[in-house]
Amino acid sequence: MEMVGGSADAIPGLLSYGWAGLWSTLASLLFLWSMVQDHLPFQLEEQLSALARRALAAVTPYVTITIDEHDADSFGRSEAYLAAEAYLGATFAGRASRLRAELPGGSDRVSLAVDDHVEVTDAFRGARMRWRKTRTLRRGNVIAWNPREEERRAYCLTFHRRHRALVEAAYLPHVLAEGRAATVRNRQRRLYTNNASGDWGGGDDGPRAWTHVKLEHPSTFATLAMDPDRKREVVDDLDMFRDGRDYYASVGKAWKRGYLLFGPPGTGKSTMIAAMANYLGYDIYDLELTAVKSNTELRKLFIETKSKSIIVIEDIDCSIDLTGKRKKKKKDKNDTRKKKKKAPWEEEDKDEGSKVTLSGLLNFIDGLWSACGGERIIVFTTNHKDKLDPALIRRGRMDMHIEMSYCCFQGFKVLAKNYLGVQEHDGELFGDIRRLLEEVDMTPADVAENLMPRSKTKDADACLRRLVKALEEAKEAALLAAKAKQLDGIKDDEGTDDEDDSDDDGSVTSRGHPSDGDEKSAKKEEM
Ligand SMILES: Nc1ncnc2c1ncn2[C@@H]1O[C@H](COP(=O)(O)OP(=O)(O)OP(=O)(O)O)[C@@H](O)[C@H]1O
Ligand SMILES: [Mg+2]
Repeated sequence: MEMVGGSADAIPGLLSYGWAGLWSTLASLLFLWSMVQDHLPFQLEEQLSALARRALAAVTPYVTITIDEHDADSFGRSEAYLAAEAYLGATFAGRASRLRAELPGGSDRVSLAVDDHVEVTDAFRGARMRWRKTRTLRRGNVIAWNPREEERRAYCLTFHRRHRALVEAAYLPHVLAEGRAATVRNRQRRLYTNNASGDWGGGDDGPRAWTHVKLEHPSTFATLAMDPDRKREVVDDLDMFRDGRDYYASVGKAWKRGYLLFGPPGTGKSTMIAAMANYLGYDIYDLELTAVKSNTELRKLFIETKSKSIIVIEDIDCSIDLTGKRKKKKKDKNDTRKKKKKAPWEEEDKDEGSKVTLSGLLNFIDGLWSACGGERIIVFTTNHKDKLDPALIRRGRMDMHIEMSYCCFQGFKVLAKNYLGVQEHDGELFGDIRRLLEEVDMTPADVAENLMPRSKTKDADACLRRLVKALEEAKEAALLAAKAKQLDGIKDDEGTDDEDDSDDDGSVTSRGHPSDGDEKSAKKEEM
């Protein structure tokens, strides 16, 4: 009001009267409109605005598509909305006049989005696309649990109607794909673990079967100690998988791949999973099978995983009774008498504990549901490959079997470079280490521990000498163990054959794969 009065003094009377009249008319109209809005029934107002939109559509050649923040039938935010937001953020971060910065939960990176009510224009194959983010208060008797739900937020895309086919067939898919890619680039990767089924209560985004933390494991293929050729094979396989969307579709296969990592403790199975996730930029879902009560729960967990993820079941042989049915039958026979004596409530208790079965797990890996969403990797780890049911690890389920074995010289070189920054030519001790690693089995975890400097003044030679000493001690211990076994064998006639075999395998000259021998003989027995 003051501003209007002050300007009236400075300009001629008639004009000042005209401006003042205009302002007061406008003010009255606005006041009247707000009165009408307050007293007009909500439904009537909706009808009036629909009528106005139709009238406008009849005279304007432009079409508007609205992408709402929430889908009608889902708890979470609409995927199309999130993709549009990411697309516009990525495309206009350097161009829009007003941007909004957000720090998504648990992320270190600020994400930029075009601010509310700012209009930006995109060009696509010669067509102009205008985008605007709108934010309106919901009217009517809506009671929202979440205060944010009282607002309706949406992205409006406006274009000339002659571009309708182009928008539907090409532009919207382009926005969706680019938006998803930007989301993946910007997101903080996550490490999920499944909640116990009792804790699946609804959160803001619906039921929560998984909890997550930031995925911050620093392991990469460059720091992973293993045979370089095997490493190359794994990396090539991952590349093929990541870029294989069309290939998988063309051969009619669900876009997923299974890896079985097996080997003794401390050989880098978990480290390899982290390296895979970092290489591909995927999330990890660490599935604790023992917390899953039934096959149905297992399926629900699977459905709630997102694509571009690695689902991991560690120590699979310990997580599930893989020979369930056979064992159960035998047990049932033995327990018949005991069962009869049991009270009914005890029986019920027993039945209630219906756990995940082998068939449930097989369905999880390659049943019909396993195809939903696509682009998922499933990894099992085990210390005892021979204990696993062949059905579980056949090709198609676990497509690639990767042995993580004792440290070889090539692996040692990677560790020496990582931990001490030394290359082969830098140290004379390398020759001794090469010879000893060929003679004795030591896990990369133990090699790494011996190489780890014990003070800030990195004395590489001291660390290498410590490793040589540890290897020599291990060699001596292995020799003693072999001798002790030989003596036992002489004493015990029955076990002679077996022990002779194990003497061969366990001798210090069998580098790398003592379990190989066991596994191979087990396989032969099976055949
Ligand atoms: N191949 C390797 N390359 C680099 N570091 C390794 C390797 N193997 C083991 N390590 C080191 O040893 C530690 C233990 O390794 P990791 O947990 O990956 O072994 P694992 O095979 O998963 O063992 P487990 O069977 O007991 O789960 C890692 O934190 C890592 O520092
Ligand atoms: Mg592990």
